[in-house]
Amino acid sequence: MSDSESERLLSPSKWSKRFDSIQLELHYYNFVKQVTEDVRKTIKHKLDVPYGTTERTKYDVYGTDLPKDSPIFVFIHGGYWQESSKDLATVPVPVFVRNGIKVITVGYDLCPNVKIGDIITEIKMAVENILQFALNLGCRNVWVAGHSAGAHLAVSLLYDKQWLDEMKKQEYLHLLKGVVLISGVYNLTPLVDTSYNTALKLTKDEIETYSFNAPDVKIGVHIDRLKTIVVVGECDSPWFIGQSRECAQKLLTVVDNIQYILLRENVDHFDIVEKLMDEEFILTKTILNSVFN
Ligand SMILES: N[C@@H](CC(=O)c1ccccc1NC=O)C(=O)O
Repeated sequence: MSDSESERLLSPSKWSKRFDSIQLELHYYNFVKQVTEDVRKTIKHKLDVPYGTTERTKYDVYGTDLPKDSPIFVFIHGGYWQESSKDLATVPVPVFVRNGIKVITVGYDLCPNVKIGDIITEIKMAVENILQFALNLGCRNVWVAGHSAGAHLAVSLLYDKQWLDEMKKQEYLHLLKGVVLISGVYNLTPLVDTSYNTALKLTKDEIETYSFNAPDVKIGVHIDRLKTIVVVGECDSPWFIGQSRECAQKLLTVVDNIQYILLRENVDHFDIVEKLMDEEFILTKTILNSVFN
């Protein structure tokens, strides 16, 4: 595969039917920025709860006026571990809060300032902190979702036996009821042939350790009753679609309840998130239904 082919397959903005690549990224970032502006004017929230020691290891909680034991939906943003932020990850907030679910958007450090392994450690800290927060509130229904690179970070939790054992020991694990993996990247190998690797500087070891759909990836522990949703849009690149399918197959080794959805109607890598503003969007309905059933 030539460099330009890898670059194209790994650049979701080049596969949308809505705009060209540059316009689409501009549109997406304007859209999510506007949502955050509106959400922070209209929905009760608490910003910048620290879970680590750095500027970016903070999370925001939306729907702070909902009952203490309301379900919590944690959202981890994407951007190839090197762009975007929690401040651009509020799209699920309006519909989810309206339906009685608090939303937490997680910030994390970005490459090249840190390595992918450091980000995974941060996400584990964040989720542990959030599970403790949930337990204190009497909430027993926590969901963790991620988009794109954020889905990679979310799934990394499910293959980490040591972390899962620790969460079990602390009596947190049973609070985690579901995981939603939206248009994820799960195999890091082809990234080395793309411009994304300038910031990531992936080593062979990192690729092996953090590629979660490789057939020989260490099998995690079985997580009883955890629901998982793996979803991708038909206008994502064929590489991304293949990634999700492989991820779903691989996940069957650690969870019982898995739903794989290929969204039709020209859904692409970006409006798969934008449409979470729409209560009638099939993914919104699927998540809401799964959280409450
Ligand atoms: N330059 C990339 C941008 C990208 O992949 C992206 C942007 C925002 C949120 C998620 C993304 N993808 C993976 O994490 C593209 O061409 O689509």
